[in-house]
Amino acid sequence: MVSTNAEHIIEVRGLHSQFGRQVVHHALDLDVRRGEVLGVIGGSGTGKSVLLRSIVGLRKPEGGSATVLGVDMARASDRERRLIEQRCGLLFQDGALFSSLTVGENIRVPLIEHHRLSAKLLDELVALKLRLVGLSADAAHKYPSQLSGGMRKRAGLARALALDPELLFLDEPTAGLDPIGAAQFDELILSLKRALNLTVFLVTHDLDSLYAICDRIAVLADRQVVVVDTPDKVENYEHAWVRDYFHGPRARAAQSSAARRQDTAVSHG
Ligand SMILES: Nc1ncnc2c1ncn2[C@@H]1O[C@H](COP(=O)(O)OP(=O)(O)OP(=O)(O)O)[C@@H](O)[C@H]1O
Repeated sequence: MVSTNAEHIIEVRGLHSQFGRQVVHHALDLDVRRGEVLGVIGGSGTGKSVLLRSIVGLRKPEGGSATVLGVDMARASDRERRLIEQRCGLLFQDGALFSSLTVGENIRVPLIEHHRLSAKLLDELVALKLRLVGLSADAAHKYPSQLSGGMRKRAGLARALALDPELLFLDEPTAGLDPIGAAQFDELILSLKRALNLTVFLVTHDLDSLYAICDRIAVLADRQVVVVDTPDKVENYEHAWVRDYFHGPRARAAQSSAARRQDTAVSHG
């Protein structure tokens, strides 16, 4: 399929999310372009996770709509939902693997749910997905509790990629990883995005990730998306939270580490 950068793979229009009297989103609009990594940031409780859950259809909004690949997941039929689910991969903060299943069995879950495949083919697909995320084949026989935090994230990612999605949703994927593990995970996302032509919706607090992998950044504040643009433009956007976030001490450290990474890439390139 021919795709252009301007093609919107996700469209959120006039989204209204409310819990009791607490309004989390009001008249929120957002577009995600095919092939981009969009980072979603905002203070704690601004509704990043609620936005993600509304887009993928895990939460029905109180108003407005969120369409994925042209389908409004909150109003779709079961059949439409299943078709879209097959084209989306999800990775939540804790990796969300089933603890009573081995890694291999975890990766099989979406494959079995959506396809009828022989045991041999399932084994081959599990091995392939593990290789894709940089895990060795014997990880398939381990339980999540037997893996390090970084390996669990990779296993979660392997499961999210089981159905060869075109759209990947990541909620705080580097939370809990040490800086080296987080940087390696960022690089993995970037290389997978390029190799598999993925569109990535990334909720994160991690400034390093923003600079390392995002094409655009959307900032949630005041119940809306206050700005969505390239990192260099968002960084200079006039808004109190944006200024604190991008120009505080942690931001300067992240900017210089991103610059170092670029220098290294250039000198190796
Ligand atoms: N099921 C729920 N019931 C009641 N309130 C909820 C529910 N889910 C979310 N909220 C509220 O909605 C607001 C937004 O939550 P959300 O988890 O989306 O924030 P966030 O931006 O992802 O925050 P963080 O960065 O801390 O993870 C919060 O105030 C939260 O308490």
